[in-house]
Formats: sequence, C-alpha cells, structure tokens
Amino acid sequence: MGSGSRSYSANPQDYKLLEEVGYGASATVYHAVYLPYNEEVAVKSLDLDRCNSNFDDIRKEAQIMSLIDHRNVVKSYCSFVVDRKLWVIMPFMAQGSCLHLMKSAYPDGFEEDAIGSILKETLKALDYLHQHGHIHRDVKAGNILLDSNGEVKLSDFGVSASMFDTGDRQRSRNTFVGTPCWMAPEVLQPGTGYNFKADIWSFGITALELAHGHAPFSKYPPMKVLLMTIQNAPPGLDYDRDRKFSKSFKEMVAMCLVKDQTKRPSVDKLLKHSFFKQAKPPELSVKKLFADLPPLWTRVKALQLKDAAQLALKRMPSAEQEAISQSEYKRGVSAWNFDVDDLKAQASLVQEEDDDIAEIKEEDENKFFNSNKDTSDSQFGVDKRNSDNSQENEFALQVGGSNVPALHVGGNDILQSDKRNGSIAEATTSTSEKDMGTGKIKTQAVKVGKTQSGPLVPGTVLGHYLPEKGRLFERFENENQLPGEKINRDMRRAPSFSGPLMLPNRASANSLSAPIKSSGGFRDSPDDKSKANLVQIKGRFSVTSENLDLVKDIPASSVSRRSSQDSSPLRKSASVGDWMLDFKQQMPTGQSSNDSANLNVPASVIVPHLHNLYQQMSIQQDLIMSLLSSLQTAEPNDASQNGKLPPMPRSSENNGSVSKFSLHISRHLNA
Ligand SMILES: Nc1ncnc2c1ncn2[C@@H]1O[C@H](COP(=O)(O)OP(=O)(O)OP(=O)(O)O)[C@@H](O)[C@H]1O
Repeated sequence: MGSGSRSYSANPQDYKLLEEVGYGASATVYHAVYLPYNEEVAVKSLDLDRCNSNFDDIRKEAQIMSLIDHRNVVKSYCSFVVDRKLWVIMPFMAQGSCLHLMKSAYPDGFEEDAIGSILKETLKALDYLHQHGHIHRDVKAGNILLDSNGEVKLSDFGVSASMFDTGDRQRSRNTFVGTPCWMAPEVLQPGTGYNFKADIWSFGITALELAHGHAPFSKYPPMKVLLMTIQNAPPGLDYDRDRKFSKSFKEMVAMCLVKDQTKRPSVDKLLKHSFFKQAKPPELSVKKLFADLPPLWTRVKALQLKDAAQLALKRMPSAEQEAISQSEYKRGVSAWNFDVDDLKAQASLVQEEDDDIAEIKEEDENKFFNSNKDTSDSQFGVDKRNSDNSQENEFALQVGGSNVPALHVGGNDILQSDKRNGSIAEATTSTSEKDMGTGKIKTQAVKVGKTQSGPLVPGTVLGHYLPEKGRLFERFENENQLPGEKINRDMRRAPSFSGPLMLPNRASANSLSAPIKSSGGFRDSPDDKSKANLVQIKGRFSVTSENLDLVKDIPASSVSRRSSQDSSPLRKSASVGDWMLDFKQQMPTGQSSNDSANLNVPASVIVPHLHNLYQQMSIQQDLIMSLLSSLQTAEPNDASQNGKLPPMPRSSENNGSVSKFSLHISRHLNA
C-alpha cells in the first residue's frame, strides 16, 4: 500500500526514526525517513499495551486510514506491529498541529485570514468523511496538521466513529471518548443521541480555539466543562477582543454552536457560507505563519521544557491540578475517558445532593446569556442565541430537577443511518429507553472492569485528571528506547508537551469506526440497572466496582443516597475510613481492631484509597479557593449587605448562586 503507485514496506529497518514531534493519548509520533525512497514520513507508534482497544479495532482504524484518499485528510501508507507497538506510517506534516503552532508562536490565536483558510480545508476533510459515513468526533486544533507549503490535513481517527457501523463492535463499549471542551451538548444530553452534527459543534469550538489560542472552558477541569457545556449558552466571538473579527466569521461560528443539533448546518451548507467563499488559498495565508520559525521538533522540545518548568514551579496541589489540566489541554490529548456509568452515578447524586452545582455560572460564560444579539441575522437563518434560552432553561431545569443530564451508553445503541441521494442521512445513535438494554451492558462493563473505582469525585470520573502525574511516569517507564531517538530520558520524565500521559484506558481511542456509545437516556429510578455496579454511594460520590479485584472483598453495602448521616457528601466521599472499617470487619475474629496499624493490607488495596484521599483533599482545596475568590468578588457589595453574600450581579439567572455555592461548600467543610 502507499501513496499513489508508491508502496511502503512493513519492515521497521526501512524506517529511520529521527525526532519526536508529537505525543498523543496512546501514541508517540516521530519524524522519520523511509530509506528506500529517502522520503520523510511520520511514524505513529501506538503502544498496544496502553490501548484498551482490542487489536481488531486498532487494525480496522489503520485499514480505514489507509483507504482514505483526500488531500485534506491524513492517510496512512501502511501499518505493522513492531514489538508491542503498532507503527502507522503517514505523510510527515512538517509544521505539526495548529495547537502546537499556537502554543509556540501564536498564544492569542491566528489572524482571521489564516483561520478562514485552515477551517475551510478542515471542512473539506469533514465533508469527505461525512460523505463516507464517518463522524470524526475529535475535531480540534491539535488534530489539524500543517505542512510547510501551507497544506492543511485533518488527522487522528482514534475516536472517530462510523455512522454505518452496527452490531457487536458498537455495543461492545461503555466508555465515551472525546475531548470535553470540544464535545457537543447532545453528546452529553440524555435522550437525544447524536450524529455527524456533533462534528459541526466541535468545528465551531475549533474556530474559537484558533481565534483565541485556546478552546472555551479549557482552563476548567473536565467535569466542570461537561456541566458548563450543558448548562451555559454556547460560546461565541462575543468579547471586546473579538471586535477585530468580521461579522461573517462571527455568524459562521454562531451557526455551528447552536445547541439544537438539528439547527446546525451540514458541512455542505457551511462551505457555502460567505466566510468560506472569501477564504484565501492556504499557501497565501497559512504558509506565512511559520515562515520565521525553527523546525517543528525544536519547537516541540521547547514547549516540553516550558511545560515541565511550569509544572515544577507550581507546587501547591490545587495549582498543580490546574497546571496538569492545562498541560494536558496543551498537549491536545483527546483521550479523556468518560466512564458513562460513573458519570451517570455522579450525575444522579448531583441531582439529589447538589442542585446548586447547576447554578454555578462562570463569570466569563454569564455574558453569553445576554449576548449574541448580533448573531441573529445569518443569511442561513441561524437561530438567535437568545432563542436558545428556552433550551438553556430546560437544561438548567434538568440539572436541578428530575431529569438530570447524564451520560448514558445504551447497550443496544445502534447507529441508524443510510445514505440517501448521495448525502448522509442523519444517522443518530438511538437513545430511547427501549433501546438501552442497560442491564446487559452494565454487567459487561463490570466484567471488563472499565469503570473507575473509588469515590466518584470530579477528578476521578475523568480518570486521568488527577492521576496524571503518576501516569506520566508510567509512560516513561513503559517507553521503549527507539532507534534514533534523541530526546534525553531526563527530559522525557518531565511532562511532555506533546505527550498524553496519563490517559489511562483509551478504550475506543484507536477504533476508527468506534461505536458511538455515549448518549442520553439516563433513568434515575431505583431499579435502574445502571447502578448494578455501584458498590457504595456516599453523598454525591460513589464507589463503583470498576476494579472488581479491588472491591470484591469489601462488603457491598448500599448506602442510602440521602441518609441523614450522609449530609456531607465531600467528607463522606473520603471513604478511606469506611473502607478500613469494612476491611477490619473482615479480619479474622480475635484480631484486635487496634491492630489496624499492623493490618496486613496489600499495597494494591491501600494505594488506590490513598490516591482517592489525595484527590478529595485536592478537591476540597479547590472548593476553598473557589469560595475565597467568590468572597473576594463579593466583598465590595458585602459591606452594604450586612455580611450577607450578595447575588451575582451580572445575570439575574445567577441570583443567589454564590450564596448557595458557599452554603454548599460550608456544608462540606463543616460536616
Ligand atoms: N503526520 C504527522 N506529521 C507531523 N506531526 C504529526 C503527525 N501526526 C501527528 N503528529 C503530531 O503528533 C501529535 C499526536 O498525534 P496524534 O494526535 O495522532 O496522537 P494520538 O495518540 O492519537 O493523540 P490524541 O491524544 O489527540 O488522540 C499531533 O498533535 C501532532 O502534533
């Protein structure tokens, strides 16, 4: 197989690996030379031990990549296994990803003409993929690659899904994979399902990312991003700093970022938008972006060092968390694995225990509720943002009410799609209750051990968030020294800018036609089989049976969600004490409970709990910081209100949210 008539061998000796130019969730990407042709290529080395996908899925991804034939989509020339790695040979894109380029030279984003060209080429790639039945599912600046001549290609099919894929493979997963900042609301919203329009949302977010240098909400931890995506009005080009952008650019972004997926345009329609009609050829507008820059690998290395230095400087745990979150974002890692069962469990607890979470509005995002008035007169009849308010309210109600949004993976979710008149029908994952088959899939999930263990805290739900540091090292431990690799090991022990790190299990990350598993439809009923793998529910956090090896010896005690003793969810979530108690109850009779210090508890049992405890401490610190900053913000008004916390001044929708939030936090702290 190969490019055109060229074929590339499956012999690793024919490839000389040079510099590392990127690192993703499950792969390292090298600049390399294909010796027989003396041609530069990129070698993506996927660590099979770190991939949770089964090998067939990985191979299918590689196969589909090799069938791709479009100038704006990165294809693979061939792929083969070398030791425990799958090498995928691709064209080398000498300027790397747009994300890398922004981070090294354009921290505030690109100029509009470059953005227009990049987005137009990306749209062409999406057009091709959608026409061929694929939802990319991971459109973002980190996956838009640039060549030295200005060529733009969309890459990384690690999480893409085939709209025509049905059957076992589709049912076989219970983990939603994506990158939270770019994920469309319907992907998270119950009962709707999603289709290729999810790519249009991600495309709109990518437009903002290219315009600002970062995606909206990128500074927040994943759980918060999920809630904000669901609750808040869509982001847009509405800030003062966005005055420099044209009306047509703003309109185009507003069209993409409509919460109602049926009102989002197709790629075809978007391509006809005036913003793209006037886009310059990329050789004019994109090529100049890197005219004066050093080679890609030098930039990547510099970014790695900078990232490592930043992390080293930030010693405070809470600051570290943010740094980690930021560095992961900067690496463009997309394997944020959402365990849907865990999220559902957490969401259900949020519903009962934590209505006020729904009212936490971020300062930046509040303005969206009252903005976007200028985006209503799109020639394509795009909805006014304000017309989405009913939907906003609906979301807010759902969060606070009985239909809390929760991720759901329907076990029988089948992609229903067909191709009519040459265009893609709106293939949608079915999320109706009758389609769920939850019990079956949940049981499978337990069996395959894909859920996260330990108390469910925002950090744990998205497994990688806090444990990142640990996995960073794991990554280095596991790494093979590849021939030609020049980056010294010490530096690789620092957080790698281009690397993913801690992405634990990228369950479907490598399946090009990975099923679209996440959808809505959470049933919060006592007989909900989704709770089959809940071992304990404590406050808003739960211990799940992710790792049956870990929990099988611990009595599964069902704790009422609103037990009077459990009024302090956060504190309760620090379940180490309970766990020790449980463990001690299982001690052979006669052994004194005072022996706890000498308990012969295996490290494999202790470490996860210590880890959880650490996470909870971090979250508490985070909450304290949030409270402090809320208080600081409120201080000027405070004096005039006799010590009462004032309502949020910016939006009537936020009245009282600070005080509720504060109350919520003080409940945590005082309990
Ligand atoms: N063909 C290529 N030429 C040059 N650089 C590349 C190429 N492919 C990937 N890269 C660089 O390597 C990085 C990681 O690659 P890629 O996104 O394919 O890995 P991944 O493990 O699938 O990552 P992700 O976490 O985004 O899923 C990219 O962001 C890009 O900077």
